[in-house]
Amino acid sequence: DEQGTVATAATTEDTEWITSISVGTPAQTLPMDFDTGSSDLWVMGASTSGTSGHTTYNANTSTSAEAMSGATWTISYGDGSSSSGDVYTDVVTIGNLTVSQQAVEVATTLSSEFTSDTALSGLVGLAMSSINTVKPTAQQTWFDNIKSNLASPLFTADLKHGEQGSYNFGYIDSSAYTGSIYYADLVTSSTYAGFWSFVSNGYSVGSNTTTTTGSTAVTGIADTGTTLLMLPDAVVAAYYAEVSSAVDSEQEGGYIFSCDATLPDFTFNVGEGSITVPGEYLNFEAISTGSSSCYGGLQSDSGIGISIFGDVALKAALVVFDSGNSRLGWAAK
Ligand SMILES: COc1ccc(CN)cc1O
Repeated sequence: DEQGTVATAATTEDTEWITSISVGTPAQTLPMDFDTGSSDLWVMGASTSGTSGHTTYNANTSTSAEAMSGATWTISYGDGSSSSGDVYTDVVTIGNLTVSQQAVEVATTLSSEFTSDTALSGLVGLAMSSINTVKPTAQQTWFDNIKSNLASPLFTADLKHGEQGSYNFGYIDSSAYTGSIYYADLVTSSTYAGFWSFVSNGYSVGSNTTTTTGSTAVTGIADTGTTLLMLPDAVVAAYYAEVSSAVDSEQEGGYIFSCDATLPDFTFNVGEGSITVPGEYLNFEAISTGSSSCYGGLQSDSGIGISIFGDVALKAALVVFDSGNSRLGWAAK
């Protein structure tokens, strides 16, 4: 009945959260982006081009690494980034919890978003193993491999603005949240199968409450690997209608506003309760250094196909990824 916890910390501007894992024997420590929106654990390889400045994984120096012959993988993400390569199995330890034969996908090709992001060595996919990209045989995520050893088949994400957060496996830290955990069942329809998906049937902008049921309800995914909160046009327009300086900028690819604007809170329903994202979390960053125009943390999901509750929303809550009960829990903190 194991339990584990591992620290996580944001890079500048809360763009992504980096968490250290150990791979191989002797252990190679790698800074990774835990991504509940995908299901491949991949790492930059020591001989991969474009990895200068990065910490990389070398299967050749790990006595426990074994090549998975004939296996390959290729993945592309919502932001247009991508990577691909071949597959090993090796020992992977996260927060003192060890999977002895974890599929470790080694990148041999990397898009520029990754070669330029020297903070990370790869991603740990924590969505459902059904969307793992390894061929000819899809591989299990680290969480699915460790799950049966855990006290409870769940993990939590506690991302924080401006301080260290944590991922816990196998237990819910009752001191990490206030009030109740509100649960919503995972959505199983084909578009959302494979993701930590839920339906939110209402939202508030500041103190103005809108109930969205039926076709106007928001179905989205909890995605630690996406920086922003990406919601339907109607919701986003209703939000920025309350920000007098806001414009939807073609040039900047989304809503911008005056950096000194006072932004309303954004509240979304989950099950019997709701989560409030403080207005200040919805000012993501200046559109360029020193600019007085700022880019919104809430943007439109048009073109993505699903709504995404990314880090801007997740860092306002303790989020419970409850595999055992096929549900997602959100609590204030
Ligand atoms: C370029 O960096 C990333 C690209 C894609 C993901 C997954 N949504 C995570 C990242 O950190």
